[in-house]
Amino acid sequence: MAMSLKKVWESVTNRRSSCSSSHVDSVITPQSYTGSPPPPPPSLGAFDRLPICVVFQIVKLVGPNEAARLSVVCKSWRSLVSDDRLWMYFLQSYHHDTWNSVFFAETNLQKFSCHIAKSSFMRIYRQRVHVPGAVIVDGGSGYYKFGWSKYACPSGRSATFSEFVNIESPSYFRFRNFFASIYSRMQVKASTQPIVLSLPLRNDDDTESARVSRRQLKEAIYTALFDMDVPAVCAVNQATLALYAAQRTSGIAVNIGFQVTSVVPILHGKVMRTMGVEVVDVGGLKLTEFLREQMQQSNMNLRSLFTVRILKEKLCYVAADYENELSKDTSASLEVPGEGWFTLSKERFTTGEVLFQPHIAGVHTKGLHEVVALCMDHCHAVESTGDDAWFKTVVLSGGTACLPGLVGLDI
Ligand SMILES: Nc1ncnc2c1ncn2[C@@H]1O[C@H](COP(=O)(O)OP(=O)(O)OP(=O)(O)O)[C@@H](O)[C@H]1O
Repeated sequence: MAMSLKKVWESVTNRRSSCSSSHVDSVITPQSYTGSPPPPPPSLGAFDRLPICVVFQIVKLVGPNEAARLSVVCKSWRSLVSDDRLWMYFLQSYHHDTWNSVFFAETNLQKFSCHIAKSSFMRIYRQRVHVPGAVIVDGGSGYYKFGWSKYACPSGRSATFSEFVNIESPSYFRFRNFFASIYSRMQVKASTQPIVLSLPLRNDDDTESARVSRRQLKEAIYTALFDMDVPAVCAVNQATLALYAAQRTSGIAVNIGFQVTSVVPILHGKVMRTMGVEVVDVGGLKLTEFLREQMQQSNMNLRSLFTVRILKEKLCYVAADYENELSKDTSASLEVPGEGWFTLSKERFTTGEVLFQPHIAGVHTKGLHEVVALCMDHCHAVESTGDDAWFKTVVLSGGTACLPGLVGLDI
C-alpha cells in the first residue's frame, strides 16, 4: 500500500501544476457521476500538498481494499474515502457484469422504500463482497423461477406464481408463504439476502383500478418481505427488469410469456402505457399446443404435454426464411426419457412461425413483427421527448425467446 501510494505520489507531483478541474472530473468520474469532487477534508498530512481531485484519483487507482484500509487511518482519510461516488465507481468497475443487477436493486430500493435507512455505497460494496448476490424471483404466470443474481440461469422453478398469489387481491399471508418456501428451497436465511422480484403485471390496463391494484400488490410484497427481515427489496415490473437486464433503461421490451406476448414501450425505466402497450394472445403454451396438434396429425404417440414441451424446447427453431425452409430436409430426432424417440421435420420451424403468422395455429391476431412495428409507430407519433432513437432498442425476454433463430432475426 505504502509503495503504491509513493509511486503514484511521485508520478502526480510532477503533474500537479497542470491539473485543471475539468480534466480531473473526467478522470475520477464513475459512469453516472456528473457532480464536482468532494469538499476537502480537514488534513491529510503530506497529501495536503496535492489537489483534492488528485488524491481522489489516487484512491481510485489503489482500489477498494486499500481504500477501505485508508478509512481507518484517521477521520480525514475516512471522510475522503467514504464518498459515495468512489464506491459507486468501485461497484461498477470491480463487479462489472456480475453485480450490475444488484446495483440496480439497491438504488431502486432507496427510491421505493421508506423502511430502510439509506445505506452508504461503501457499506453496500462491503455487503456485496461478502454475500453471494441477491436472490432473484421471476413471478411468471406459467412458472415462477428463482436463483442467484450472480448466475446466468435460475436454480429452480415451480408451479405458477398465481397459484400462490392472487394478483387481483394480494394476500399478506400467501406472500409470506410464497417467499418463505423460496428461501427454504434456496437454503438461505431471509434476513441475510436482498431480493429482486420481477412482477408479471398486465401493462395494457391503465385504468384507475388497475393502478390501485398494482400499487397494492407492491405494498403487500414490501410488507411481507420487510416483516421477514429481508435486508433489501426491489419489486419491478417484468418488462422493465428485462430491459435493465440488457443494461438499458429505455426501449421496447417484448416479453413472450406463457400465455400472452406483451410489447411494452419503456422510457427511462417508466412503462409508457399512454403510448400504447400491445398484448397478443400467443405465448409459449400456444406453441406447445400447436406442436402437439401437428404431432397428432402425424400419428405420433404422445403421453403428455410435458413431452411435447421438451421436444419444442430441444428441437424447434425460427426459420429466417419460412417459405425457403419448407423445401429443405429439416428432420431431427430426440429421445425423451421414459417416452422413447421422436422425429420432427417441418414441425421444427412451423411451431415457431406461429409467433409471426398466428393464423396457422387458428389465432386471429397480428404477428410479432407487426405488433412491434405498431408500437414503434405509436412511440414515434407521441414524440414526447423529441428523441426517436430510444424505441429502436428492442429487448426480447421470456422462455420462448430462447428459440434458436429468433434473436438476430431481421423482422
Ligand atoms: N429453451 C427454450 N426454448 C423454447 N421455449 C422455451 C425454452 N425455455 C422455456 N421455453 C418456453 O417458455 C414458456 C414459458 O415462458 P416463461 O417462463 O417466460 O413464462 P412465464 O414467466 O411463466 O410467464 P409470463 O411471462 O407470461 O408471466 C414455456 O412455454 C416454455 O416451453
